[in-house]
Amino acid sequence: MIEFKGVSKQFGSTKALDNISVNYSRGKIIGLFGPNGSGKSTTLKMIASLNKPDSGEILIFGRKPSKETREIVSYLPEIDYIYPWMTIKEAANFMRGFYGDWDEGKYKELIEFLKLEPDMVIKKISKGMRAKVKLLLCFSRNAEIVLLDEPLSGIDILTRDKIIETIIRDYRVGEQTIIISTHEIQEIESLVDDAVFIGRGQVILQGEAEKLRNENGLSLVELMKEVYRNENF
Ligand SMILES: Nc1ncnc2c1ncn2[C@@H]1O[C@H](COP(=O)(O)OP(=O)(O)OP(=O)(O)O)[C@@H](O)[C@H]1O
Repeated sequence: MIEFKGVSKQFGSTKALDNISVNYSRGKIIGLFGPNGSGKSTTLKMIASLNKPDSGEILIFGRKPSKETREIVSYLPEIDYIYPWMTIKEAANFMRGFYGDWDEGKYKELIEFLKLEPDMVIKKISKGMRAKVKLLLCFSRNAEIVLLDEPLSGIDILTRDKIIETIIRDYRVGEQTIIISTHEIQEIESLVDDAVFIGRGQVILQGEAEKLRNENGLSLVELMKEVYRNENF
């Protein structure tokens, strides 16, 4: 389990996370939903140990975020972080050197599946292809925790399908914990076991996706609209 206990984070006068307490279950795919600026990226960066809380505690399978927990976390950031002048092969070499859980077999299989070429120069390929490169590098590791920050943002529908297919294909049920932050609930609704809705740095609603749907008689997309309308977002 990934636990947030009374976690707060402030940037200037903005409360990105406001005394948030929430658990993300181990071995599940969890959708982290919320409008712009609700604290989704801040949450993922904290689990990736790239950001520290001002107060409160985070425990990742019982351990505080650190260099050690970073080794079991594969993080796909919202922004393009890969050095643009690198080829895909060079970016992969870079990652291989960093992470002991790099899986060369998986990398080779995925690069073919995603129809990417090792010699492609990252700055010369399209945004959709760069999204695929980020996914390739993220899923070429056998990480216990996978954090995907807006993996579908700005991506065309066919590429989106391919990305969703990749997530489903490579997910190790029960062994891997995947947290997907997105506005595009509709597209990932069928993927997620649990949903966490946040707003203004606080949890608005959370639970098992199936239970939330049955209890409310609504899809997660409809539920999100309802929840945020009532909360005046
Ligand atoms: N490094 C930073 N410096 C200043 N403000 C920040 C920083 N990081 C986040 N914030 C602010 O904290 C709030 C939460 O940001 P965060 O990126 O976590 O939201 P988000 O839910 O991921 O938003 P989006 O869906 O737009 O990506 C926002 O108001 C944002 O402007």
